[in-house]
Amino acid sequence: MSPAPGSTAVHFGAGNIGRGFVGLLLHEAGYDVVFSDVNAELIDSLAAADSYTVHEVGQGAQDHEVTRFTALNSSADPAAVVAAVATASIVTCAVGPNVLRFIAPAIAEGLEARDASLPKVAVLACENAINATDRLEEFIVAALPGGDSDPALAKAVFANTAVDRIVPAQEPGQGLDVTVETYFEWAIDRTPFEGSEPEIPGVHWVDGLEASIERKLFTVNTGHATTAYHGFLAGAEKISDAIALPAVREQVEAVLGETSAFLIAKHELDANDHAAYVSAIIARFENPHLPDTVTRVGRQPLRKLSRDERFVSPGAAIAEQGTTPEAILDAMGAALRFDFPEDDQSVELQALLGDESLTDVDVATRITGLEAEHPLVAPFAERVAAARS
Ligand SMILES: NC(=O)c1ccc[n+]([C@@H]2O[C@H](COP(=O)([O-])OP(=O)(O)OC[C@H]3O[C@@H](n4cnc5c(N)ncnc54)[C@H](O)[C@@H]3O)[C@@H](O)[C@H]2O)c1
Ligand SMILES: O=P(O)(O)OC[C@@H](O)[C@@H](O)[C@H](O)[C@H](O)CO
Repeated sequence: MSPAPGSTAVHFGAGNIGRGFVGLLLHEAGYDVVFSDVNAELIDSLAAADSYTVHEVGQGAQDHEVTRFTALNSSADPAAVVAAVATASIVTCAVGPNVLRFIAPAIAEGLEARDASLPKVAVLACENAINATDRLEEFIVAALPGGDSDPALAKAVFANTAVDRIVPAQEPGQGLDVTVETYFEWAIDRTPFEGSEPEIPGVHWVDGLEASIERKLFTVNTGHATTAYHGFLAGAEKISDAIALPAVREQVEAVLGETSAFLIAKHELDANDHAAYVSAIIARFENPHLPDTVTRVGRQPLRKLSRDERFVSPGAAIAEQGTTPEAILDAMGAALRFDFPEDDQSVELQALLGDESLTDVDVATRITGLEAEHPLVAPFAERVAAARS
């Protein structure tokens, strides 16, 4: 169903993917977008603006103007955010997986305040994480007085999604405008909607999200992070410079060889189609017009090295099948050497590596969340030892 005039979409996180992708597609779908963010300067700029431009770069690039948006500071005016959720048709977020817990209370309150006669609001978390909407829903349930039997939950449809568009950190001085690649993919699980999914042109509706999100996270993001960490060690600043280094490209191809075999077997993918998908992704990393950096893509290394993430999730599964995923382990070893003081998790990681009271296996299990006996731990502990020496 296309939205009635004046229908709103509340989007938490007016950052790169928020303005450059989710906000843009919701605007083009006909929604009035309400951006909610904790960054006062950003919200003030959005509130003062009538429009901003999404500039695509690369082959077939076009500019897109986004209008009819409003902006709310969720720290300064939480009541306004609750009121916006109470009447919205769609609630989306792109705040980072670790921030879901902080936006959940406002959504819970908005659902409580929502008139039960209104159509259900679609809640879609657009984060790089497996089942991000399920995680958000768990935090919303925890914030509702009635927990998982609270009647407010019946006023929403929660659906997992996978978003793919490279949106680099923006150059200073370009205001609200966002530079993005031309490519995008937004997959949403249609099953929870039972036939009443909203019309959002550009969205790819799928039956169950597991294959889509694993294919995306363990190809785009595993490959991207491998490029970033090996590229950082080689002294590259831009992702396009990193992937141009033959030694880095070789590592990326080896890692994607490991994840490809895993994904093809697990999700019964067509091997030729998947090989074409991998090639297209490497070509996206090569885009020289995209000012993307190894430090943005490598950000938050502890999140990226955690249990359900882009390295350990496929790596652990491969190890459980009896094969040691050497290239994934080497990329994880490179991640350990991502020593970038501006990144809080890099600082935390370096402190963990420097803690002499911990054995290599202790460090390996703390980082990955795996048990010491897991077959991925011993080879990862060897990389920990190398990074500490
Ligand atoms: N940039 C990309 O290429 C890309 C692509 C696909 C998915 N993603 C995912 O999208 C999410 C956001 O990434 P990004 O690159 O846009 O990051 P970003 O830092 O540009 O944007 C995040 C925004 O969230 C805001 N925020 C933080 N805490 C908040 C809170 N409590 N309430 C409301 N807003 C809050 C920040 O102020 C910031 O504006 C991440 O999960 C990322 O993995 C990013
Ligand atoms: O956003 P992160 O930190 O999970 O990962 C960094 C990049 O790999 C990511 O933002 C990609 O640009 C994006 O996932 C492409 O769709």
